[in-house]
Amino acid sequence: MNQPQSDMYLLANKVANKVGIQPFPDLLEDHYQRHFLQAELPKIRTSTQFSFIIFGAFSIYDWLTFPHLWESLWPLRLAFLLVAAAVYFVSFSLLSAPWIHRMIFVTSLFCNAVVVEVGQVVAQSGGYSYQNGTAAVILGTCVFFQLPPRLLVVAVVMMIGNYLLVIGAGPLPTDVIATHLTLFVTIGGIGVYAAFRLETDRRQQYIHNLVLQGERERLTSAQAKLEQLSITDTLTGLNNRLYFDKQIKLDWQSCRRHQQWLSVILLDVDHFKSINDGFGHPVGDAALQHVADLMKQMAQRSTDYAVRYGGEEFLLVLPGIEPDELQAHADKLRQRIELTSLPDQPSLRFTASLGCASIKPTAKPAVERLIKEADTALYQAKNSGRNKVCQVIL
Ligand SMILES: Nc1nc2c(ncn2[C@@H]2O[C@H](COP(=O)(O)OP(=O)(O)OP(=O)(O)O)[C@@H](O)[C@H]2O)c(=O)[nH]1
Repeated sequence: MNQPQSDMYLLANKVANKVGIQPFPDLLEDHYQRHFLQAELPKIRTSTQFSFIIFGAFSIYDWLTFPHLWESLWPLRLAFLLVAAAVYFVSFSLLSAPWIHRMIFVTSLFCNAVVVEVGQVVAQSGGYSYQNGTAAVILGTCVFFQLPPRLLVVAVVMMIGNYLLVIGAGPLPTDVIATHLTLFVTIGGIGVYAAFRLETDRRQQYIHNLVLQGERERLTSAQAKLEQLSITDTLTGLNNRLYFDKQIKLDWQSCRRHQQWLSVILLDVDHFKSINDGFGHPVGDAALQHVADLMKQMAQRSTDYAVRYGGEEFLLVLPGIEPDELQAHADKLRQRIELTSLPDQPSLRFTASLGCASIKPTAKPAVERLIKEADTALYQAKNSGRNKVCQVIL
């Protein structure tokens, strides 16, 4: 199940102040198990390999210390090594984090059983109790394998119980067994406490990272929204002058590289003031939105774009369009404005004047000149009776 990341951040924020040993709410716990423990697996794998080495060292120790018992000890040792190696292989090659924990749990118990059995053999023949091996398995299970706390407590209790069952049946005297028990409970207690602390730290670290990550993503998306807002005209949704000032420089470079024309159409609504005066400002706004929509429709290629350049002045930038085509394009736009009306104001008809300019960009940027010439053409269109298109080619 793939929970949206933002939900995880919300959940993490909710539990941030009360992280302890207890599992998180369901979704978060699942996420923690999958993502965090998966990252811990290399450490668990190393610990497991390390415990193989320790087990091997104990076997050599047995062999040197009790050579006369080796005949009864080695089948147990070998059986354990084979089973543990198989479990190790299956767990780490085929299984994911929670299953690896379960496998380690079973293997630790099995390891403990072997150690206790070995202890039994040794104890029966020479009074040596083998409590150190059992203590080492308990400690190793607590410290190395990062078992979930509840599983760990069960493992430790079962290990001590197993020792009591097997060794307690004889031949060691009760006071010796009591001493061993004290040792196991102390070591198990310290181990479980350390494991609980580690687990709490891990959970806190996990929530902390999630909260930070959420915060970072929130800021990044807020920043992206702000950036988008800063280059957008709120009334029409078109890009604004700020966007134009940046983008036109890139268009200039691109057209120069490809030796193309850079063309613009500057549009000004005719007698716009009279629309405001006659129909009211909101209708004036709607008229501007209507023009913006028509401008957007005329920006057909991916490199074309429309800009609200001033109050009722718009700019259509058409990189790569030849001057011949530009005139026709502008005239089409002029006609659309003339022939369409606002849905809510069918009686309102208005026109616009358009000034076109095209330039073949040179090494020295001259965007101001391009716009100035488009403005001159627009001025001509206004002066020659409005609802006209005039053109300048540089
Ligand atoms: N409703 C509305 N009006 C605006 C907006 N921005 C500018 N204006 C108005 O646009 C009008 C522009 O008027 P003028 O520059 O005198 O030009 P005009 O009436 O269009 O006349 P010509 O350009 O000469 O055809 C002014 O009255 C501004 O108040 C806007 O966002 N909404």
